[in-house]
Amino acid sequence: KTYTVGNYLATRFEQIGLKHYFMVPGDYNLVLLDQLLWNKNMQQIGCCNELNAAYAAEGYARVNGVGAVITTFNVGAFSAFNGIAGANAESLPVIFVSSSYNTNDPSANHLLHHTIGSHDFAYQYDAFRQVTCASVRILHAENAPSLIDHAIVTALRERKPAYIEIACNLSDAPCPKPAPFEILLVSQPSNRQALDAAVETAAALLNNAKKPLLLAGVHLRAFKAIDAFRELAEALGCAVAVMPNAKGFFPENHPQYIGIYWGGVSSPGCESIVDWADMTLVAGPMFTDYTTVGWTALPHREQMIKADPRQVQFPQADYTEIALAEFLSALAKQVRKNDKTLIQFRREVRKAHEETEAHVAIENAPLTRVELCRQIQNDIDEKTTLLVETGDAWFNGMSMHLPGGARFEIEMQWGSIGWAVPATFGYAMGLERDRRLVSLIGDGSFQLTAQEVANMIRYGQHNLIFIVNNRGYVIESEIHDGPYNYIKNWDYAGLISVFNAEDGHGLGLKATTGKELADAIKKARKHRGGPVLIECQIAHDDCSPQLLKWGTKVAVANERPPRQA
Ligand SMILES: C/C(NCc1cnc(C)nc1N)=C(/S)[C@H](O)COP(=O)(O)OP(=O)(O)O
Repeated sequence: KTYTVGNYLATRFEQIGLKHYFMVPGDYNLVLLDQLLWNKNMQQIGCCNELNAAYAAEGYARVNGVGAVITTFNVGAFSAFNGIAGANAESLPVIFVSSSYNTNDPSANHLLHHTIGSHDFAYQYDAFRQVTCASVRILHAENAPSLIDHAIVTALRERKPAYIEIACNLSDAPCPKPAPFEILLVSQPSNRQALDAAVETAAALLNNAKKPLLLAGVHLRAFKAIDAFRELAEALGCAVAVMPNAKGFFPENHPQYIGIYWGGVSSPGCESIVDWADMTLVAGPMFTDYTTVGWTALPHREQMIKADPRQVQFPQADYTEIALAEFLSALAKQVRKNDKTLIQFRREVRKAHEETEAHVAIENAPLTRVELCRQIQNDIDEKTTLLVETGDAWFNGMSMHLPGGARFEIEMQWGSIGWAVPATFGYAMGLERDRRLVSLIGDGSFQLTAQEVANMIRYGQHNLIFIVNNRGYVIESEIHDGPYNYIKNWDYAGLISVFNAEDGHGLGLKATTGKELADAIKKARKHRGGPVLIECQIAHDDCSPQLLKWGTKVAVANERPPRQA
């Protein structure tokens, strides 16, 4: 059998570890979808729209390492754009494939449907070049192998999305058989001299420090440095804090763990220890207005070693061409034990998350945020991934304790509401059979992409989704309120019967009191074969104290007046 361009792509998809890929059909991509179905080792998953398909591929990449989404030209692609740019922000390799026009059309001076009606057919490619690490257009079948391989290999190396545009009349064009994929996977080792020099400098700084501390950053997972970071932590024996979007990248039941460092909304006792340290090695951070709480929580450069994916920054020097995992694990062999920061933490807080156990609410009292969080905390076990949407869910999830083995997913860098439902769908598609997914989503965010719950029913995913119905956009209200922060209320639990009248594998429950919530969680735990939505009704102004504190500081940062010329 001769290969086709579509078969080539399907073979590469399987070789990079895809068992599923997401799509919405369109006349430009139907033949390509057939060519992909040729590979029976992968499942083609339809989504309600291309934005959801892109978010699903992003969620899938979180659990599977890489994701893929196929759309039709323009109308599909531009809907997916937000999800692909988000994958870039989150450092997730999502392969985005858009079918495009027939190669005979430009020379025939044709105008085409699904375009803005001009003779320029490159503007989609130009747009996606801005948000991907590699973007290619396949306009001749003989170029397909090298272009497809370039896009995929670059995405895997850079941990960023890549763009592949395939002319619709080339999807089944003959194409050489793919070479073995392994020969393409060139890792990027460090420059040996730079690595040695950086390790020597870092070891001297840490060994001469009186109060060294480690801080985990968001890029640890993307650049496969979680184990190396733990190796360094256990060699140094110091206190270990994590930044909010790195929650779960260092075990929260580890004896050296001291909590989330997030400025004024850090875990109890954590901020003072991080501020007290005289040398902090921060691994893979992104210091932004949100993670530094409006620039109020940024370690000083003269007391910081900032280890990024490909470079290490010291108080007086920058070393480049250094792979993060190699640097951390080489450094682990050169540091001496110093647990002063951990001892000091223990003087204040014996163990991270030792916060006062929230008291059980009066059974029939109106449900509160504190009671909701208390019950979700009790529902999280070592097999659970807790996925939180942008909203007060960030703060509610952040303060929950992860038992050993539990995982946490957040989209803090991109922060696009509506991400969580399709990301839950995509994440669950790639999740190990014996694990469970619990999502915490506000009513406002839920309204953007709610329809993807229907596909959770279609594929029998037993996800548990807590919809926190506080009647509107409370994060926005706390940052700066106005009439625009209030929305039409839905019967969220009732959606399940709308989505699955015929098969009944979903379950929609409402909780307005602590008792109703406890009963709903019990039912959810027993439910099989489909998702469970629990609509938790709480008061509009019942938000976390962390949100109030954080929102005020972020609002101040937003409202800085233009610098006077
Ligand atoms: C509107 C917006 N952000 C602005 C925004 C608007 N559009 C997109 C795509 N992404 C965004 N972050 C946000 S955080 C809402 O408060 C979310 O409301 P909800 O889901 O109900 O959560 P909370 O009530 O806990 O805030």
